[in-house]
Amino acid sequence: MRDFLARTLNGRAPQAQCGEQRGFSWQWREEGILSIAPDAEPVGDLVISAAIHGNETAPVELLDAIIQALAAGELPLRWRLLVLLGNPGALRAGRRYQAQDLNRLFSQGWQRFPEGAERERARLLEQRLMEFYRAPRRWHLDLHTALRESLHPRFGVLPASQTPWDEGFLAWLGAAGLEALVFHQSPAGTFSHFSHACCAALSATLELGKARPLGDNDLTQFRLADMALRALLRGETPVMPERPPRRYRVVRQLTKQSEAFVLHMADQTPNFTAFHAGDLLAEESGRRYLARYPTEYVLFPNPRVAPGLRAGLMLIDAE
Ligand SMILES: O=C(O)CCC(=O)N[C@@H](CCC(=O)O)C(=O)O
Ligand SMILES: [Zn+2]
Repeated sequence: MRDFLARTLNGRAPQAQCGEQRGFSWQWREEGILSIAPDAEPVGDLVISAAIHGNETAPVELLDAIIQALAAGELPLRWRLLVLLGNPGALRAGRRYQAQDLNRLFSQGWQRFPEGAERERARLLEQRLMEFYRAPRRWHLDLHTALRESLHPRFGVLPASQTPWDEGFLAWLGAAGLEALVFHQSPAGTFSHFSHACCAALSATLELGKARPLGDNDLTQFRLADMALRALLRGETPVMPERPPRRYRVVRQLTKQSEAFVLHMADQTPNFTAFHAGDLLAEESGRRYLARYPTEYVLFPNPRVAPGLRAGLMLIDAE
């Protein structure tokens, strides 16, 4: 169990594929997939995933430290836990993805793509999640880091939901150091959308800082997330922040249809930069996209994505 990350990085299965420790038993299921079950009645089923994008490595280091603490008997476990390193091949290559962005392929989105590493992985992760969840209380925390600086350095992205969000879940996200919560309004091919829509989990994508190569991360910047995760695993309530996260709603996706797409934002534009009604955001083949609201904020602006994919999201204040 201790060598879960090391084995995933060198692409070799561990010699011992299951084991028992004081308080829990564990099983290495497949590359990058580890399940851990406490001996005592669990409080619920929790999936923590990282490396859905292979270049977002700080969450991988965070998870590895948590696994070491569990293995050393330093961290009591109250949840049935599934730990996932989403895209091992991309993690080894230090790249966001190999053939396709894995986080666009879930909820059967993989069916629209040709055979390839990410297509198979999306299908497998979907199956493993559906097999795993059985308790009424289900959480999924998908840990990421962002490509650029953000005016809110840590924030959460919540999938579109038919029902109001559980305020206890949102409060926990605040306790994990997230300064902002962004609420999608439409379905997407993301892992958190899949686990929420298809497995009825309380799910979020957590953006915990800036993407850096493995070994280059300053884990002190991830202290609040680390403390909140450890408190969660112990079945405790973490310390709540003085100020709850600011809430934003997605009002538009800027989709790149072709190589003619031009994003009218400087390369280094931080996430949550404000634009005002009438500002030119992007254009493509004679079609101009203007800001429509008095104030809109951009999230994940990236004109270098493949045609057909999201080149940015526009947000407004939700309250
Ligand atoms: O910084 C960026 O441009 C991308 C960071 C990232 O990977 N974000 C996730 C968000 C997923 C969601 O909308 O829940 C992604 O793009 O997949
Ligand atoms: Zn990511």
